[in-house]
Amino acid sequence: MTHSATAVLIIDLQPGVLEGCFDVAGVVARAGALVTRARHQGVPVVWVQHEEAEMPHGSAAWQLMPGLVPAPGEAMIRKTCCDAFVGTSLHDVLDGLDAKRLVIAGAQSDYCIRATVQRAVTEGYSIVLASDAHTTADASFGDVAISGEQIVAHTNRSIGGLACPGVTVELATHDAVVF
Ligand SMILES: O=C1N[C@@H]2C=C[C@H]1C2
Repeated sequence: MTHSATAVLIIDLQPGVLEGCFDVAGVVARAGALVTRARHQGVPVVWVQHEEAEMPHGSAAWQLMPGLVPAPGEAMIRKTCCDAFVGTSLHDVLDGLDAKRLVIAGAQSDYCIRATVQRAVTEGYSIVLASDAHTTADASFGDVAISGEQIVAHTNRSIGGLACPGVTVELATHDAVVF
């Protein structure tokens, strides 16, 4: 396993998470292209999979989306809540990779992506969010309807505000990420 200041974190690109999400095929394809670029540059990739009663470990809903195939040696993280650090070995895995900067893609923008970005920043990691490789589903609150596309855009617009001294939160499209 290469040691790198940067690691790619692919979060919850699973059928059970992506159902009803915006532009699933495009997001999965772009996340896959990001993984390929990372591998070509020797940047480690870490896969995060969510599991819960509705999508138990090993179920079809739990599997990674077709086309996303972890390479031998790439870390697989199993989680049960939005923040990918809670109850997982993610911190230790990233320490083992000497990763201080995380390139993040996956789902859902308003849950696990936002929660994991927030926690990573708190833990001192700099972040690059792949602006065209995360997604979520339409939502509503009261009589206010919000499309998944709008939530993705809002996440991209607001995520930079989560930065704090010593860490940065950047946006880049999957093909423009600098590792
Ligand atoms: O973003 C998310 N991924 C899992 C399903 C919904 C939350 C937890």
